[in-house]
Amino acid sequence: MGMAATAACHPEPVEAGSPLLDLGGVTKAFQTVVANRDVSLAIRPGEIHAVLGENGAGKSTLMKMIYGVFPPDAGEMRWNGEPVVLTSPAQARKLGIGMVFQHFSLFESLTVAENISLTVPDSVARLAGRIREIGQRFSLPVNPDSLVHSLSVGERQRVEIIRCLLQEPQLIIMDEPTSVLPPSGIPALFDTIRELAAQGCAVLFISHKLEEIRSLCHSATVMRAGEVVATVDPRRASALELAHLMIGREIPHPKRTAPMPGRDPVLELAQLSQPSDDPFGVGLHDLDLRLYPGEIVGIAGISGNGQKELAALLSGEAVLDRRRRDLVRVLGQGCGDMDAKLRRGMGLAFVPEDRNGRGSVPEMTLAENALLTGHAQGMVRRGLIERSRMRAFAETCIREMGVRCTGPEAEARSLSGGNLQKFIMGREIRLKPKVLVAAQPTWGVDVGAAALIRQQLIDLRDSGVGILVISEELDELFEVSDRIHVLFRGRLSPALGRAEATVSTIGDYMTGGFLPRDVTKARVTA
Ligand SMILES: Nc1ncnc2c1ncn2[C@@H]1O[C@H](COP(=O)(O)OP(=O)(O)OP(=O)(O)O)[C@@H](O)[C@H]1O
Repeated sequence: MGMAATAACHPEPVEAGSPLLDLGGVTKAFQTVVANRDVSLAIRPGEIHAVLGENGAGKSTLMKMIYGVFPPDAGEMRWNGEPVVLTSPAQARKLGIGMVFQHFSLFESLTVAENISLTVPDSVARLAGRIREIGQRFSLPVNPDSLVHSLSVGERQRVEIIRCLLQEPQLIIMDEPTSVLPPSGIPALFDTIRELAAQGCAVLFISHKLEEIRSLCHSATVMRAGEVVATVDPRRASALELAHLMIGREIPHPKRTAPMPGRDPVLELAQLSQPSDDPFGVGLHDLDLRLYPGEIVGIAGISGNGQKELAALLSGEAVLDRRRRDLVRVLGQGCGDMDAKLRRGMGLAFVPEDRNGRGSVPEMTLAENALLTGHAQGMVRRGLIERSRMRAFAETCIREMGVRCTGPEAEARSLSGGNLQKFIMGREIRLKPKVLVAAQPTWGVDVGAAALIRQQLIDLRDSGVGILVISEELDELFEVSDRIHVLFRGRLSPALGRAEATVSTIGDYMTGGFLPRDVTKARVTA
């Protein structure tokens, strides 16, 4: 198995000229953590400029300052040569700086044009025309009259980009825009970004995917621990060189041996069908799955095909009625009607896709977040919390996962996205579960930390744990899985062994290739 590296296609050279944005010596600290130290960065009109670095390197902090979320403690920002002090995003937008966030802020039950009218002052009818016009100009096809709930993730992202473009920005900041897209949606986004650049717009592009940066960007600022360590032309550097600059050492590659699965499944689904409670959700149909101890089974597929619903039924966030409890079995026991707490008591650990809110409570400290799922690990005795054990457990997760933070008393919300994900994965792995269900285990995590997490999953499997990984990243699934199923429109494909699971078979399954023709009348292509 393996996935061919994306061929680097060399975009047009950057136009010469004076910088649109020029940052000099920018510094920003949060209490004792210096998130940005003496950062300098310049971007010209028409330039696609990557910002890369490990989790916690300071990328988001820098972008937030450019977008006016908070001011720097020191340093200077020049816009078209003039010094500026930004005090709010509204001011940044007025100046010509737009930002497309990872998380979409759209109302499902409103149309595209109605959603945009909430932030762009114009009539819905006129906006519909402007949306079509921008859509054509920048290859962003979307119907202004469509209800947002009927749109794919890629289309929703287009709506966010169009909303940003309607304000005619000269600089657009994109924070990990590809992380929400299925692989098939990425080329279209890149076409749009190249079109933007060709029309003179500057783009700041954050990504952990080095091959993407190499194929798209004209220049790259590499950050490490809050400082700029290099400014390079990523088209002339290999992914390995970029990774080396970023983390300052070689990236370890996960090592795996042949699996030695046990005889009795630790997790089973038997002809499980369940309609979705959510009017915009996906119903599950006839799911059959067996996970044995000592193996990793991957669930591939584009999110929005039942992943959320499957994860909820496995974790116990969604329960079946008592008569159907045997359709979900953990360690041979029917548990479909049990809540999450009871299932955890049986030895099931769970890493949800949503690390804020589900995976952790943002306002609580890391130690308190450790207690939430780890209380059975001797952290509570005779009804009283053993604070020292709670802290020690959190400290172990922080140390062993290399979580960048001020310590176990740091609030979860103060961590960078990738660092919080590392902490949550570390916590669940250290609960010594018998079954682990992990949704998007390395989402937003840098290359070095992703390798660490994948190795830990393999080691956990070698210790006899059954692991189910739900992931949109094929590379990840190829690296860790012993068998792979694909989830498509709420249906699960047959399992593919390592030898059969190729990019082309999985790609075919992702559009329903495993189903009889009558079940999938319209095969999707995107
Ligand atoms: N509001 C805050 N309070 C305290 N510390 C913060 C705050 N925001 C960021 N930090 C700290 O600043 C550092 C840089 O974080 P930042 O989010 O900029 O990193 P990043 O490079 O964007 O990481 P990731 O790739 O994980 O998103 C981290 O150590 C983080 O814990």
